[in-house]
Amino acid sequence: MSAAAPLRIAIAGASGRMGRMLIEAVVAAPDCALAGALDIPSSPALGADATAWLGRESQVRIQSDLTAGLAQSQVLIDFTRPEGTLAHLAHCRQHGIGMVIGTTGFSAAQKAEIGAAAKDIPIMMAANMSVGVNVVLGLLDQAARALNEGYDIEIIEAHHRFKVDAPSGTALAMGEVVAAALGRDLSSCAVYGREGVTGERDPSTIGFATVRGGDVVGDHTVLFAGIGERIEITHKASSRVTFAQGSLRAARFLAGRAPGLYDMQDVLGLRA
Ligand SMILES: NC(=O)C1=CN([C@@H]2O[C@H](COP(=O)(O)OP(=O)(O)OC[C@H]3O[C@@H](n4cnc5c(N)ncnc54)[C@H](OP(=O)(O)O)[C@@H]3O)[C@@H](O)[C@H]2O)C=CC1
Ligand SMILES: O=C(O)C1=N[C@H](C(=O)O)C[C@H](O)C1
Repeated sequence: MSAAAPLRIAIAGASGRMGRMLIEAVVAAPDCALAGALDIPSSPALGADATAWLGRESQVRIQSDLTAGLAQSQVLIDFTRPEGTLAHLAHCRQHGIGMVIGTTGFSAAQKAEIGAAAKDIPIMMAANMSVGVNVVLGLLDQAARALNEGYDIEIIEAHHRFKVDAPSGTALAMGEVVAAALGRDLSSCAVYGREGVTGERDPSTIGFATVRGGDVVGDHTVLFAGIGERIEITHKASSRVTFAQGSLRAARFLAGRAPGLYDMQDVLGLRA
């Protein structure tokens, strides 16, 4: 019996924090093969072997040319910036390449562009690829429904000093789940930080607080604060390995799948 052919995966943002973690995970997975490594044209990493930083040879060079860089790939895993992801999206849509999108910080219009492309190719997009956060989303739905009166909801997140978007995509996803469970619209009830004489807290709001510093991988707490008690639901990522492994699960999920926009709830079979 011959073994199944490995899933051919390309990584965008190959020299970034997540890009490197993903390359390490792909080359270590027996059922996957590194088929391409992309980075921005200004990247000093262009031309280097994608695994040089691991002291290994992969025969895959980091490049910025999408046609050459994606020619051998079935799935592109993209953790870059919104403008980079959208450029990759257009190419993948044209060439029938599935995408795992981990980038955060998209505008509503950019999200709509991704939704439109999902009519032609399979796309798995999630602000957080960890199993833990995706289980927490279910717990938040349950908690918000049960604590639907008399509890103030605040979402606190902390990340490393290099992060460029705030609040984190995960914090916003948590806010969306809680708002939906309470029948509220997050865009009209979210409060992003407070300063000065703010007045008393409006109970219909969902507050967000952002902390940035050092090398914090990613901490998220949703606080339900009542009179006489408070409940805190917290997730702490201690390594980016959890995001990389979730992304590989997503890439395997996409292989041979029909076009559509999927999320980690689909990949993990958590959708109610
Ligand atoms: N969904 C999830 O589970 C997770 C999501 N993320 C998200 O992933 C994204 C990347 O995070 P991280 O790896 O820490 O970031 P980094 O800045 O370390 O890496 C980003 C990579 O993308 C490259 N890049 C930047 N701009 C573009 C562009 N316009 N086109 C193509 N490539 C580009 C960078 O190149 P250069 O450095 O040369 O600019 C770099 O190689 C963020 O949006 C973050 O929030 C992060 C972790 C988990
Ligand atoms: O930028 C990061 O590092 C992370 N970004 C994601 C987000 O914005 O939610 C996920 C994770 O928390 C790490």
